[in-house]
Amino acid sequence: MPNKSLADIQQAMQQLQENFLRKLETHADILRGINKQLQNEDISSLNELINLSHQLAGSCGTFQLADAGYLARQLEVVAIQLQQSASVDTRLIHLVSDAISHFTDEVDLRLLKNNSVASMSEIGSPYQQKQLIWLALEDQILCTELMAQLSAFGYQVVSFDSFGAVQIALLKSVPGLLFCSAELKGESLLLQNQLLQYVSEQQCKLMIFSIEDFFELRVAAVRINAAGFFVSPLDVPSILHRISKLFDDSYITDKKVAILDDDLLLAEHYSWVLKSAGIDVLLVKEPEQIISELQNFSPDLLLLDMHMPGYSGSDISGVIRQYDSLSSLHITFLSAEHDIKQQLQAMSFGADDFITKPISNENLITSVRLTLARNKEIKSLIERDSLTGLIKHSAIKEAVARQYDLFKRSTDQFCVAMLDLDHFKNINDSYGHAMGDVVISTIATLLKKRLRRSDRAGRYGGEEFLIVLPNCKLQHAEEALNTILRAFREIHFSAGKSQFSCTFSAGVVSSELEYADAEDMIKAADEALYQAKKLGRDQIFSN
Ligand SMILES: Nc1nc2c(ncn2[C@@H]2O[C@H](COP(=O)(O)OP(=O)(O)OP(=O)(O)O)[C@@H](O)[C@H]2O)c(=O)[nH]1
Repeated sequence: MPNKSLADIQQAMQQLQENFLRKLETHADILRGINKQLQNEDISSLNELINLSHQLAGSCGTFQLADAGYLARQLEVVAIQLQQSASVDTRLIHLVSDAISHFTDEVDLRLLKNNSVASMSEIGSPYQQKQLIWLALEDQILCTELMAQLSAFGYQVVSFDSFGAVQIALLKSVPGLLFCSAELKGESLLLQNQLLQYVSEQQCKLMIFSIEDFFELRVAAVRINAAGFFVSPLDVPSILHRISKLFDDSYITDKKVAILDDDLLLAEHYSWVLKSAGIDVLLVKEPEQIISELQNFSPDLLLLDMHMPGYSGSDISGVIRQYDSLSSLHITFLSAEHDIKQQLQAMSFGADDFITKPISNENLITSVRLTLARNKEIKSLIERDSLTGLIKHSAIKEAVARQYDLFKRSTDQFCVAMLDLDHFKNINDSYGHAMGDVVISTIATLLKKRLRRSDRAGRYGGEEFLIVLPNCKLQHAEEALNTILRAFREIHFSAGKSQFSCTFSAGVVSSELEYADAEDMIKAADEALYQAKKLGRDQIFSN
């Protein structure tokens, strides 16, 4: 038999994957059937459930459905617990029923994604799909202006001239956002039931533009889940800001949890439970490795066992707090300790709160989610600048210091850039301070949109921004900044009847030059910025 080509193998694997997904759909249906029985406290299919979840736990991971695999394993564990319970335990039945729902929800999501990826092949990866915006606007001049501006921000924009055209297109692909007029060609958006149903089923965001503004219309927008309601005349920078925030929010990744517990089985159990809720988890196995593991993983929360052989939770949290880069990490003690006195004493070593063991899966997820959400809010209030939404002076300097520390250990090259708007005083003087604020907010939005997700940008001063680009060579940092500069030049600001555009200068340096410390690198980036200004502004200068 002749050797199979790579393409043949890929095709065969693709076929296998598709077969598995089809089978998975059938399995999910069987599980839903069993779930209905359970809801009537009928446990006659428990054996079938255990066998099926066992089989799925083993197979899902092989077919790139690791999350579904975790959920199936978890389902198996609780189903066995139910089987072993002496009497019919309704609490356990609920746990099993929830575990089935988690699993089938995950499968539904994966099947949906798989379909949309296949039908979106002409557009690109799912990530690009999320950057796709569809406009269906009555006002063609506004539509053209918005298309130009959104393209400058790197979005793919497609325009439609009727609700019918949008509805047909939705059968083939799904944008990240649909921005449309409340009234288009004499038709009301609110009456487009099928279109609105597609939009909600496909989890596409919807924003509405309306000539009229009255309370009932706004309520109707809320009821169809619109993520924004804009009235004429449209303030373009403000909608750009909102769109960018909308896309940003769906990528929010403040959901990383590290766990250190000497009971590995328990730690793995927590890990499964949290992963099933979409949380990234790192299991730290050796207490001595915790600092480097935390620095590499950068979790938002550490779940820390209180009693371990060799060290107590207080020992570990005390050491963690000796590191500036970990000083704001939220530490939650996991402990079977019920004595409040002991708990409070342990907290004086730098932990933030307690979870008392044993804790149910649901309570663990809820507690971790609440902590992550609260931390994110507090962090945002403390660290973020209200005009730009970027991190503030001290936080961005801290980000440079953190990257510098990592560089010292891993030698992964990184770059630092200082960026300053050109002749910004003239903009304030000519168009007013409020317009100046719009320009500052726009460059910030552009930075958030155009930099990689791993890059950090912060507002260093009034119209000055500091950027850290990890794992980046000088040439790539220059290219990235030049792309941003070109896009920024294209943005037109409207001030009354006049329009203007703005430029910036930036200095960029690479860790390759071996600076003494992070402060030294920032200073060098500032000097490079000075050179860019001296050479005539509107350019990037690198050292
Ligand atoms: N609107 C607005 N203006 C600000 C803010 N922070 C600082 N500025 C103004 O930014 C201007 C900065 O001006 P300069 O430092 O002289 O620099 P420039 O005019 O940008 O000139 P070059 O940097 O040399 O190109 C000052 O007029 C500040 O008042 C802010 O938050 N909002």
